[in-house]
Amino acid sequence: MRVIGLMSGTSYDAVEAAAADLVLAGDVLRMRPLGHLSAPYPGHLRDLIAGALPPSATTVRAVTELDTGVGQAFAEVAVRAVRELCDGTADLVVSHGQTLYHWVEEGTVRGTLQLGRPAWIAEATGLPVVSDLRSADVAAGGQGAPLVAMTDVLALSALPGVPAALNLGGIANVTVVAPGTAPLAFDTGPANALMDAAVRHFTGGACEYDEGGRRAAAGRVDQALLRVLLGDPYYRRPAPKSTGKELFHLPYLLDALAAAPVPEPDDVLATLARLTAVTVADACRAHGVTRLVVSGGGAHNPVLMNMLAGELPGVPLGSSDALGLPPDAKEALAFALLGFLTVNGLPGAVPSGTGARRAALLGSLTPGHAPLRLPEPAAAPPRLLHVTDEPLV
Ligand SMILES: Nc1ncnc2c1ncn2[C@@H]1O[C@H](COP(=O)(O)OP(=O)(O)OP(=O)(O)O)[C@@H](O)[C@H]1O
Ligand SMILES: CC(=O)N[C@H]1[C@@H]2OC[C@@H](O2)[C@@H](O)[C@@H]1O[C@H](C)C(=O)O
Repeated sequence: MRVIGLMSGTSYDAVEAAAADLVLAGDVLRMRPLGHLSAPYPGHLRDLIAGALPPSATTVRAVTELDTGVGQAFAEVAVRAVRELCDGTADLVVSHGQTLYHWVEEGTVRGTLQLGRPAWIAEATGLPVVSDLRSADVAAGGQGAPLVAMTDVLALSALPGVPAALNLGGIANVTVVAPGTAPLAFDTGPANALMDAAVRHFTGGACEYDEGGRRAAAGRVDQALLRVLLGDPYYRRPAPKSTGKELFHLPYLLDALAAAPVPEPDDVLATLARLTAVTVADACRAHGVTRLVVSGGGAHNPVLMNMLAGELPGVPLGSSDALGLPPDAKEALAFALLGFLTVNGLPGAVPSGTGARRAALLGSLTPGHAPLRLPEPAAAPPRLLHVTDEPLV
């Protein structure tokens, strides 16, 4: 089955698309990635998202505009993906949409909202669309995140020791696969969210992020600010847990700076990079991680990666490329995989990661132009992911 995964993460900079052929052969899920592409959100849509995200107040009209605007932006990228990655033919689109709000109260997720109405994608491509992938896990008592855990578990299971996958997006998440124990997956805290907020703030919106970690490299870690930031109870909460930009936003950083003033912006960036490195490393140490497979935009920040390596001596850090999953396409591929599982009647959630009562079948299905025809449900779930360059038979 040829599947296109669509994703825009908490950094809401661009829509990422990745295509793959997927075949289930016994307990091995074979994936042949066909490529990926990224299309920046149009400026007005980005502004609309920024204006609707917490702690801003928004209106139902703005939410409706976003649902349409994001749906249309995803639809445009899906059409390109069919043409540019799939030689004009695909079977299914899987859309994560754009998270607008992840409603967490005292560690329990009560709801999670991803916008981008799938009808726009189905209309533009003619293909069926799996969307709203988080709600079923939330309804089953889970966090609804991180959902990349399924891909991580299938990809890491064959590795020795205690491998973990780390994604450094706006928020950082890890999936830990220890032999003889159920896998764990949780958000460790901010990856780039606070650094991006700081850069935007200090440059009056002229820069979006600390390119190459240059500002953090030029600064010095401020121990008082680091202590204030590390005092957040989120880091001490046991898994399962998830978070988002509802917590880690600019006013949150400004509150911390009011408690521990730091005059030099580059020192703030150095401190925030250290915060990410320390909280990720603490999470890895707590679970005995012996190898880290890294993806997400933060993998392009050498200062952050060096700090992380410094916090985890003896733990090799490598790119998810080593598993055949390009670091900038991994999340989109992971959602393609989840949609494939859904249409084959298989659960996509990893309940030991999300904390759900049971492994739910994920997503809602929107038909394409033709009547919906689903494959016969698969007999058993996969246990391993095999990524290959070779055409699948
Ligand atoms: N060259 C670079 N130098 C430094 N940082 C970078 C670089 N490239 C990307 N980043 C960081 O990565 C971020 C984007 O990462 P990514 O696209 O993985 O996040 P996301 O998918 O939106 O978030 P999430 O995984 O939390 O949903 C940017 O906002 C920036 O902070
Ligand atoms: C609610 C939501 O969108 N959560 C995202 C967010 O971005 C990173 C982290 O927080 C992760 O838990 C999740 O996304 C990834 C793709 C996931 O579900 O695995």
